[in-house]
Amino acid sequence: MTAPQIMTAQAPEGFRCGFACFIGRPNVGKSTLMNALVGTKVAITSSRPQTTRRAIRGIVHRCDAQLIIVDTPGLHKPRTLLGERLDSLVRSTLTEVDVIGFCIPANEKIGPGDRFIARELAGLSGKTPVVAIVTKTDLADRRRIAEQLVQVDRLGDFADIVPVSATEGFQVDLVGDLLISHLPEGMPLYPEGDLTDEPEHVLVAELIREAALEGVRDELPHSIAVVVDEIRPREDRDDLIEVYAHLFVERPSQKAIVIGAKGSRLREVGTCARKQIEALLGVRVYLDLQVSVAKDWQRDPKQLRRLGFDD
Ligand SMILES: Nc1nc2c(ncn2[C@@H]2O[C@H](COP(=O)(O)OP(=O)(O)OP(=O)(O)O)[C@@H](O)[C@H]2O)c(=O)[nH]1
Repeated sequence: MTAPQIMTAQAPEGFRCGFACFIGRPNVGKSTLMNALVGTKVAITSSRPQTTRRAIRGIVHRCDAQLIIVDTPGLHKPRTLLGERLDSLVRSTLTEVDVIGFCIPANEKIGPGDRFIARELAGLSGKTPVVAIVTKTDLADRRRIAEQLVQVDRLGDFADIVPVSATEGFQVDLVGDLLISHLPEGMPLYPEGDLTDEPEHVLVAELIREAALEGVRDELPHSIAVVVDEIRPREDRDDLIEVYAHLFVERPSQKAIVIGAKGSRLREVGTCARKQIEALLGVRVYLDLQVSVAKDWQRDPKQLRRLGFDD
């Protein structure tokens, strides 16, 4: 994997630097764990499966190491063209990192989805170490966690197995230590203080999508895509930024749901997203959010490209 800039400062003896990624079924807590490790919100999270669609990097800075985390979408059997593209994104990520964190929730039985991923990992060429991470321990009692650790041990050949609760902050640092122990020695690749190298408009689009996902059900979450057209300072004002964005759905009926009665839902989404964007950019924001129908975009290669999902 390439990084934008090589630091010239001397790294301390034994400094480690490299890439990690989390893999796991949708909704097992990968993005939440990355945010907890990085210490800020760089990947959006929601209770809807398949929230993550892009490989977002979070950067963990330690005095002895720099850990660059690539966030992957949950691996699943492809159903749509979007699904297929997500899976190829995950596979290419897996071959490029120094260590893989395989996330399995403590509060759910190991199922076919986990076994499918375990087989994929066992079949990887090369010898990328895999750390099994038993997530959401706050949702399971001690006996259940112990049982899950035994079951996970049987699932594959792991360098370590570690229980963690990202929301409670339990053993998050230990996960960081274990991942870092598998990184090669080397100079830091990113300047101190950089937390992600995702472009601003992508982070802003993800925050809007996160706000739009709250409270929607069934197939709608998968049908929502957000593109930020422009971010610009308001003329003659240095304390206000204007954000112009489009929220795409696949059908007119979905558009009606997203907008809500007399625009009420869209207003809520806009207010919630605006607050998050203001927190991210540290400045007041005017958000112009339009809703459009991009018919069946998940299955249409041209639309996928337009919405930023490249081959
Ligand atoms: N109680 C509890 N909930 C958690 C924990 N970690 C994540 N969650 C919740 O689980 C849900 C899914 O978390 P995400 O981090 O979005 O999961 P993900 O694996 O990145 O999901 P995809 O993007 O769909 O692959 C969210 O509602 C989180 O708040 C945890 O440690 N404890």
